[in-house]
Amino acid sequence: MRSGMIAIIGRPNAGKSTLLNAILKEKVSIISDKPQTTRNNIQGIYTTDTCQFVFIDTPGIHKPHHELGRTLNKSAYLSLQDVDLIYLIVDASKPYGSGDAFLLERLKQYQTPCFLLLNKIDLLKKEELLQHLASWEKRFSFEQIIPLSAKKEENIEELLKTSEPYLSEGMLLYPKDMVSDHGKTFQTQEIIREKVLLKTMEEVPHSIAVVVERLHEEEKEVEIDALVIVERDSQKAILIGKQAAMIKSIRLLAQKELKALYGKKCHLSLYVRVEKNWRNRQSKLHQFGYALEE
Ligand SMILES: Nc1nc2c(ncn2[C@@H]2O[C@H](COP(=O)(O)OP(=O)(O)OP(=O)(O)O)[C@@H](O)[C@H]2O)c(=O)[nH]1
Repeated sequence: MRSGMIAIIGRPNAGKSTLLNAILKEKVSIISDKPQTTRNNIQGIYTTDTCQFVFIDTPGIHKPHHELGRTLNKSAYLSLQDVDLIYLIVDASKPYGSGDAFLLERLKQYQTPCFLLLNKIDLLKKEELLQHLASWEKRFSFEQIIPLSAKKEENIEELLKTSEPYLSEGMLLYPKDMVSDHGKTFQTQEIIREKVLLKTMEEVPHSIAVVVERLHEEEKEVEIDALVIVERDSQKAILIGKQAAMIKSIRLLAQKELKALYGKKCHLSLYVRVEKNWRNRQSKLHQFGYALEE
């Protein structure tokens, strides 16, 4: 057997979480079209007959405007230490930009082999893809450049096959049937946060955090009370909506997915609370689960 760790890094919205879920054939990372959806390093474990891949899905690296943003970037950089392989994933439907240049500069500090994954090829014409390949090839000494579509699950097998020799022979790092390092409470919070991201626009998505306050599981049902935290009264009003319609639709969407997660009936109650400027307050970042995981 071979086993090892692979960090998946890239700019926000490049498709890191979509790739991880496509490899695992299971949803361990939430996905949305809003940048900075992923806020914690998430390990996804994929074990075949010959190999155990431990992937680390990281927050998208971006220019931070808050303490939360700085913590997210640090969290992504931390994942680059001690991994066997790095996947730099880029949205190939977007032109090369200063954010990409910044990431390449950063990668030069590491000796770890790096694959460039040109994602979202389903949105490109063949000529455009060839142009991208030629332009990226010149910029960095990538071990491999692999075009793929995480969403359409194209070229994923090829990616895994090419990655396998970069991992070391030896013991498995995790039990064979383990898929993620995060427990049900974390997953519950993330599912609720995903539904808020799905339903809200503009400044609301980035300003929220979700905390499960009570989780009571019995044989046939689970009761969950969760807090959705926002930064301003105006955001609270948007989140609750007219006659509480918005929060109700978020609750119903989340409840449906939680029912599938727990495999039983789920009663979800959501409460909205304002915590002014929480994204700049270290104590709140800790409280809401965004402290650095070394
Ligand atoms: N067309 C297309 N869309 C994709 C593909 N991969 C991801 N997406 C979409 O891109 C958006 C962002 O995907 P995520 O997987 O959340 O991206 P991420 O890199 O994890 O984003 P952050 O958490 O913000 O860092 C979502 O709307 C995905 O559906 C792809 O191969 N093709």
